[in-house]
Amino acid sequence: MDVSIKNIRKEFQGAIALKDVSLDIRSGELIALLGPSGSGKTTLLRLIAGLEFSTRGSIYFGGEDASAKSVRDRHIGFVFQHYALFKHMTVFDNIAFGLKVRKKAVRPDKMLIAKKVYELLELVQLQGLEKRYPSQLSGGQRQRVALARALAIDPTVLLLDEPFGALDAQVRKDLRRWLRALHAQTKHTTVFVTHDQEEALELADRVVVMSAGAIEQVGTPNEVYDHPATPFVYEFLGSANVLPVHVRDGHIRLEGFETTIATHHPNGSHQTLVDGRGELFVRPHDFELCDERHHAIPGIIRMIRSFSGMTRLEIAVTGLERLITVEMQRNHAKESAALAVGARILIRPRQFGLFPSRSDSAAKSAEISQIHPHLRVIQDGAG
Ligand SMILES: Nc1ncnc2c1ncn2[C@@H]1O[C@H](COP(=O)(O)OP(=O)(O)OP(=O)(O)O)[C@@H](O)[C@H]1O
Repeated sequence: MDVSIKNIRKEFQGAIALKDVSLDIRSGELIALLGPSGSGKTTLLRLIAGLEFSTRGSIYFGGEDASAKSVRDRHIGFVFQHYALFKHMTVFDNIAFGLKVRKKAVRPDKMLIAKKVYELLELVQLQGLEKRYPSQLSGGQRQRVALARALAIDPTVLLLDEPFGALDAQVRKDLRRWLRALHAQTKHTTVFVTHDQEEALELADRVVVMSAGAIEQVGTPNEVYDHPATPFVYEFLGSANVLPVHVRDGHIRLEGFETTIATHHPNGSHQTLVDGRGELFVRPHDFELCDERHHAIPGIIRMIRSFSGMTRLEIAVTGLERLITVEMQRNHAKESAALAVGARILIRPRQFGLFPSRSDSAAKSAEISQIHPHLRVIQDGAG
């Protein structure tokens, strides 16, 4: 079922938890709400569920305004981080619960309920454990029972709040893959909350990056990682070097250098850049070494480290307080004989994001980068 969130604002005793959030979730999609603590992820999930009601705005389920509907009427399946299974009930009874408590008129008979429970046990790969009690299961098994229980009612939407948050790293990874496969099979519209970037990028069809009660960007894992729309997304998803620059007449000039980096827009047209102070965001692996000074940034290698097939360089650049981090494939680095601590090298960003300087006025810049996400540019391949 499609879920459409329109201009939702949520205040708690005057404090704003969600500012003006709009989001369209397509039927069958697996969506991750990703953001730091307090960014509003759980509040948004609880609003979709009907556990919380918005101060302003509406929520539509399949085109129908569901804003005033109760949890039960929205027909939602839930799994929480510490999902309390009924301790005194067996796995079978826990999974059957949602069907058994239905009103008589719509309650399936005993045989049908048992059939459904056995199907679900197979789906979550817990066949043979139906007579156990929750205390006799591992944490990962308990979460799979919780998921089977949520799926038993054939929910319109499945909501997962940090479902694997309490489990150890390896179990988490296994369950992540398992959930991805399960979703491919059942195709329930699913929204899950996480503050784990890797989990969101690995699992979701689309990632909703949230910060301070607002959506920063919505996109596929590749879109949000490779083409962040805001400085926040650049820094929250992976690491980035931030270089202070001046933009003038369509050229980007690094402070303290005459070096300019010509730019053109990904669609081939020349980009009109706002003149003034800016910040250039470059991921460590988006730098390349080069031989020509033209359009290059000169620096001195301060540190070299190789691990897991990668070589990481820390490079000092005159005029920049912080070292620039550059990462490349180790065999690529080996080809370059000049790599040694103290050596002078030239680097060039292959891809970068450009945003108005936040230090001019943090609030104003944040506003500008939201309004003008098209300021992102790709370096001219001609160099
Ligand atoms: N019932 C409540 N009463 C008052 N303030 C609340 C309530 N629930 C949430 N908030 C506030 O709303 C903001 C968003 O909280 P929310 O739980 O949605 O964030 P989150 O992104 O899910 O964080 P976390 O990852 O820590 O769970 C926070 O500032 C929080 O303190």
